[in-house]
Amino acid sequence: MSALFDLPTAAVPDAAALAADTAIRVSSVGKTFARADAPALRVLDDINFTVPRGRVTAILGASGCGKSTLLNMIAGLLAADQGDIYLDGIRARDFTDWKRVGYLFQDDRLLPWRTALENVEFGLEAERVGRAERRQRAEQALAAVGLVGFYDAYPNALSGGMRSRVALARSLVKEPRILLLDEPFSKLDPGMRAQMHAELLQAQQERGITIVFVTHDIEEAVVLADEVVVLHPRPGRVRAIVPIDLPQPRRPADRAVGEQLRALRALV
Ligand SMILES: Nc1ncnc2c1ncn2[C@@H]1O[C@H](COP(=O)(O)OP(=O)(O)OP(=O)(O)O)[C@@H](O)[C@H]1O
Repeated sequence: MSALFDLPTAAVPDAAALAADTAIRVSSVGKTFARADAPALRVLDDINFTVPRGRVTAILGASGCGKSTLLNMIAGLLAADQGDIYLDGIRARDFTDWKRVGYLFQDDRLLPWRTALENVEFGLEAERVGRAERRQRAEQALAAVGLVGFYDAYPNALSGGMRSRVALARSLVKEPRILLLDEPFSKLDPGMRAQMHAELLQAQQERGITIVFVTHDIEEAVVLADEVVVLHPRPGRVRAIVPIDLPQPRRPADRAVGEQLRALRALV
């Protein structure tokens, strides 16, 4: 008997997903929330899509259509009550390599009593990385997002854009293979958001990270994503999966980007 047959069935990598070099597979996923004072709320129904390794996927949809719920399930923070989610071909409930899955939240969640550098180092403390290496890697991560000179600044002394950069550095310092983002730049002004998009894409291309991000901003989806999963609300269902086959960098003023924006607007 081969070693493979000795593994519990759930831990056996999903062959189809591995063959296609799929980082994430969402398969027939549904989610219903029980509510104390109202009927149960069916939030997601029969969601299917795959995320190729090293590519960027946007989950796009109106407010309340279940985007964050779906992302939280991919992150292993919530369990699906129908279907399965696979990471690297392994069911989310059996997946163990969560250290390599980064999550950037809507708010930056910086610790106010720690400097920028200490906030970035925080990401490595749980991994028991030694002090000197922690410091060196945190400095490199902050430098990579343009924050040389701000290592000792506390979050309340930083602008919104700088705080977003610290949060991004804190995710990247852990060298994630998969990065999940829940509208992390939605509170930034358009210029700063465009800068963060460029920095995110640069980091993604240099490191080959697989990215899934949630947004209700059609322009953000078209500018960043290789593929857009459009969700329809109540309950959230996949309305369309749209490839965005345009070279980077993409500017909303470019004709081809404009055409893609119009096509997507008709779907959302
Ligand atoms: N733990 C929960 N219990 C009950 N209902 C919930 C829970 N979490 C989310 N919901 C409901 O599920 C629906 C989808 O929420 P979700 O946050 O996933 O949507 P969203 O598309 O990310 O919205 P937004 O863009 O506004 O953040 C909403 O109606 C929300 O109120």
